[in-house]
Amino acid sequence: MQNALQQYKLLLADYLTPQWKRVLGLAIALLTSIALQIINPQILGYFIDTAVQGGSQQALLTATIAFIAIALLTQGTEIAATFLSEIVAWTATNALRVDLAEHCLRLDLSFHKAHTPGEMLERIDGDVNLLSKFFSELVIHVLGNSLLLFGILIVLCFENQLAGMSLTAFAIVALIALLAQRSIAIAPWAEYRQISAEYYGTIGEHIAGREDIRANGAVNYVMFRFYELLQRWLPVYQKARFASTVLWFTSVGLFTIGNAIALFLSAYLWSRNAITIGTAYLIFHYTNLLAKPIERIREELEQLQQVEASIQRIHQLLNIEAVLKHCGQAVLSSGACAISFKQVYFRYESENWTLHNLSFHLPAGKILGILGHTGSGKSTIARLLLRLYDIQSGEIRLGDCVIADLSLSDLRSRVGLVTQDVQIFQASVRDNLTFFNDQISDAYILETLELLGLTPWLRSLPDGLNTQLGADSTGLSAGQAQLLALVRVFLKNPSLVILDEASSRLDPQTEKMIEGAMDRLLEHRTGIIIAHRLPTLQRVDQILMLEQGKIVEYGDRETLTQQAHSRFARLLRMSAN
Ligand SMILES: Nc1ncnc2c1ncn2[C@@H]1O[C@H](COP(=O)(O)OP(=O)(O)OP(=O)(O)O)[C@@H](O)[C@H]1O
Repeated sequence: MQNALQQYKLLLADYLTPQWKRVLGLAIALLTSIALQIINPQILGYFIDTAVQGGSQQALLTATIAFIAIALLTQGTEIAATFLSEIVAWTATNALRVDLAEHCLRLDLSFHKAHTPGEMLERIDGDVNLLSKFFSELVIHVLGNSLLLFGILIVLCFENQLAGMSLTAFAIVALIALLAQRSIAIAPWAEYRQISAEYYGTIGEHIAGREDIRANGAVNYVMFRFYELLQRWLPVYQKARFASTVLWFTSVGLFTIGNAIALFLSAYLWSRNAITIGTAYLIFHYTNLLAKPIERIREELEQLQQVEASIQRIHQLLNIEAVLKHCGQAVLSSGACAISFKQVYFRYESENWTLHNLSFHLPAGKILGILGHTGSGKSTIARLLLRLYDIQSGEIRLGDCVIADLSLSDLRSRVGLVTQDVQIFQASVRDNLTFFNDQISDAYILETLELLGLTPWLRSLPDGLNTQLGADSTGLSAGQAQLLALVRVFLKNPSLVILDEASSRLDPQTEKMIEGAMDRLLEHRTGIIIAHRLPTLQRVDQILMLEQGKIVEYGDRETLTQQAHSRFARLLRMSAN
């Protein structure tokens, strides 16, 4: 509880302090509406007593007008409170969404591998949605309704001490009973939200893989998994709802008892001439009015159970730290840079080394070709150079700097990578190519597109560079997407270019056509070309062959080609045959 309160306080302080003026306005509107709700029954009580005692019509008319005016004012303040609470909630939850999204984007690739995009969506948006009420109303309503409760009990004490004391005792028992049950639904609601996250994760995964699923006849398997998930979901929802319903039953039972006490007391006091009929009405009315704050406090506490589960999950997420530290400050010197690997060992979360004692040196401005069977660790080298993962031992240097000492943003702005899987975003052609960098001129983009033979493609688009591309590469062939990825690297103007099967989706004719462009791209830059096709490696200076993460051959391409017994020469002969 202490911990939960601490978490509430931190969240409220972080996200409500910047909009404290609105929160103050909201508090004033809510408190005014509460005060008006306590005052208005007094007018009714006065009206009844005046009518019973045969009071003047003028007095009755004034009471009626005052009653209507206060009722209208109450409505007005409630509208103002709702309006302000929506703005407060949206502003706070949007800020929290931004913080969570930024935090998740900074987390390591290993974290994202373990969590599907759908699950992340649900965790960022679903959990935060639940918090909107927490930010806008919960705290103010719990406080406001507690004040309303307190105010009603004081007024009741003024009307009649016996009635006031009895109903105060009743309200205390009711609140204790409701508070005692507060936490019973937290665990089921947390479990419910976890399954909900898995549900969205599964849907996202299956929509993304729809082509493979259909092509491989895996629809039944997918539906089976989906069905299994739904089967787990319903009982958890029922458990959570049942736990919340227990609270509802308790409050309904308590109000019935409260009304019985009020009726009994009013009848008893009136029969003994201790109170007027107007006061009897007031006692009954205020007891009914007591139900409102107690009921609201119950509802809010019920919501708090769901919110508490969400807050816990949000804190868990925010407490996950990236293993990869962003602390390096060193900056690479401009121009092409040398690469050196010294006794590098690396593994993902498995027992076995993915890269085993790797050492090589590529001078600045030279090009290295990496060959090896599927899964031998070629792409892993590229990921290490971009510091998507950190090595377990050894040293990787770019230029004079160990890459762990470089600022991550500087490192990543200086390395250009093209892979087989090109991500196209739902944005214009221009933004897809420049990544929203408006320093890059249209003229330079057009020149680069021309270099890669993409001008006819651009002309075929309805709005040229402004044409919106669909997410998931819709409307582009895999080869076209790969050419666009090459354009991106050109525009980025990096010091090191890594082409990881970058032309694997291109037909031989297109690959030949862009050869000149490739030469331009690699000019005055250091390059790494990872390829299965030997012709792609014609322009490289060095060859490195990998087998199960170990270097089995490394040397100058010319020299290896001359050595008849080298693996590379054998490969060349095999491909020539
Ligand atoms: N994110 C990851 N988490 C765990 N293991 C991984 C991850 N990425 C790759 N691996 C494993 O590391 C090994 C090397 O993978 P890598 O992608 O570097 O191979 P590759 O030589 O580039 O293969 P390909 O020619 O198919 O692209 C493989 O056994 C692969 O299963």
